Amino acid sequence: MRKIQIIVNNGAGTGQAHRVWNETQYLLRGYKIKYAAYMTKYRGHATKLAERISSMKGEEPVYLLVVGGDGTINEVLNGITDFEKVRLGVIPTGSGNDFGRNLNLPKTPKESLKEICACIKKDQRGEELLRIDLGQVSWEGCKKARIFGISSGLGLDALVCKKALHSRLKQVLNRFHLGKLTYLALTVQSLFTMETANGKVITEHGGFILPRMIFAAAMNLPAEGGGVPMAPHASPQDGRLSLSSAAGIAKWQTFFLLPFLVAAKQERINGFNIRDEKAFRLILDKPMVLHADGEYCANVTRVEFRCLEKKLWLLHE
Ligand SMILES: Nc1ncnc2c1ncn2[C@@H]1O[C@H](COP(=O)(O)OP(=O)(O)OP(=O)(O)O)[C@@H](O)[C@H]1O
Repeated sequence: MRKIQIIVNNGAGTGQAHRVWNETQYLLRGYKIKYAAYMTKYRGHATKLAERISSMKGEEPVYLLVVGGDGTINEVLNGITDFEKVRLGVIPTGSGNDFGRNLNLPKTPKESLKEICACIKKDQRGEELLRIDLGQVSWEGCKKARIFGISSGLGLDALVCKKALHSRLKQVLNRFHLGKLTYLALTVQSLFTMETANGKVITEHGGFILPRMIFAAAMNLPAEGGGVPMAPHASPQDGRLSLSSAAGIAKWQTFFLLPFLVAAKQERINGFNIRDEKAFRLILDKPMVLHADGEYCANVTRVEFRCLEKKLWLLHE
């Protein structure tokens, strides 16, 4: 068996990453597991590392672990060159950790490693591992489609992610483990300042219109933004994405309706809509911000979201 390959973002989360990584190394040594670790040095580095790791020669599986947050996982997914060969394990250290939360992954390094090791043994015995769907988003002028594990969205949620990336408030609140408050403050501020757009959605089963669209998020997993259940019934094993949208509602009304979204009761509300399809094409009359797993992509008017069925082998149950 090859050494386990580990990509670590020591800067992820609320200052916990370093501690989690130290504990993980201690456990790995204790279990006498052979590994090679790579620390990310800059934004985008995890993609390059994953490219190199997944292109290793030979037929043997590559056991790749990520110690980091959702942004680092997204970078890794976008670097994997051979999804058939790679089996991915995650030890979450981010502030949002939606990937781990949605998939019910263990929360401590000890529990994570126990599960990961059990899955490696299973794989070595030739037993089938858990395999999940991923999403893929492309837009006008993009050089390469971007893969996402959790979600990719247009409008309000994307704007909030973009602002949070450079937010001083997030850095300050993170120190007090209150990073989520940043998202709340930015959501309220962005809702009232953002411009809506008129959208047209095209799917293989027909199209629909999203007038004065506030957001449209293609969900592979149910929740994003630190646990907001945008599509409570989304499943990464059904070969479909769930497009969760809010449109045709006044902004002030949306403000009062957001608690329904947080409580996963949005389907009762006129203007909130969830639809499951293999793929969605969206055409907007004005550019809107687009994100993939919380990472800013571009300002766009034409987008295509597609489900990549059973794309990723996981070292989790
Ligand atoms: N060494 C580094 N220097 C600067 N940025 C980095 C470095 N390593 C990774 N990054 C970037 O930091 C961003 C945040 O990392 P990550 O997602 O792991 O943590 P997080 O934001 O705390 O977690 P979450 O997304 O779960 O809230 C990612 O977009 C990644 O590209």
